[in-house]
Amino acid sequence: MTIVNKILEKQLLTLLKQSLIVSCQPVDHGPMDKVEHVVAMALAAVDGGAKGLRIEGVENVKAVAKATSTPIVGIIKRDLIDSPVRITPFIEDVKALAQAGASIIAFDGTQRQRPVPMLALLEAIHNAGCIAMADCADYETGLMLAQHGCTFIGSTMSGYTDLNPPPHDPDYALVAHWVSQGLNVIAEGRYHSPERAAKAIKLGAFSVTVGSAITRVEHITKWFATSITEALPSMETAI
Ligand SMILES: CC(=O)N[C@H](C=O)[C@@H](O)[C@H](O)[C@H](O)COP(=O)(O)O
Repeated sequence: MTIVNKILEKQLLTLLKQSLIVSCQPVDHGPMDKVEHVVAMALAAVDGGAKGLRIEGVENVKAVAKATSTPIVGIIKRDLIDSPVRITPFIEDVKALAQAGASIIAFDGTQRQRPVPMLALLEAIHNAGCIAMADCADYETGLMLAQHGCTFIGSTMSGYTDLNPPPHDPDYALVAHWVSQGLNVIAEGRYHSPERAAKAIKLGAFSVTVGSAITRVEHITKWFATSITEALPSMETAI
């Protein structure tokens, strides 16, 4: 890391400590999947108290960076034919996100077949003058990446690296394990309620990223609709 990276890291560590990051990622190809909606969600999230924004795609990052100075965790998601890795798989993605205005760049931090090694992405993020976040799924890889200078370690991918449906709860144990080793942990993945987010902070997480529960209208609506449907048979029994 250069002195420039170090200064930025210090600023971000101050700004984001024990705070909420809102991921503004609409459902792919859904009615909200438009740059103007992403910008509106981002500004609304900032009004509500978000201290950071997680934004997918170069055009979205550019537009959000123009609209607010709130730090952006930038990612690019790709569906590759020969790799299950989706989040910021290429060095070109890192460069494009940095140019678009992301100050933090997140990349897939899992031990799966991938086009570019994790440490090469980490180096590229620092070379682009940004700070890195690894979206991890397991303890050892997160620890290794932190030891190689990755500033933020996220639990983002826990529960999403095999074909099983993800568990109901967030991976609190993974967050606590990394915290016990002094890592800057971003709790992410299934923090669907204020109580869950608060629990992560109480466990020592550096910050919490919330996505679906704030910015995916389709998901939130489905939770309510399903809950109502599931309540119906028991209501009939009650009558
Ligand atoms: C696994 C994966 O690809 N996660 C993605 C990472 O950017 C997003 O789809 C999630 O919405 C984000 O991590 C926030 O999580 P949640 O939506 O559960 O609050």
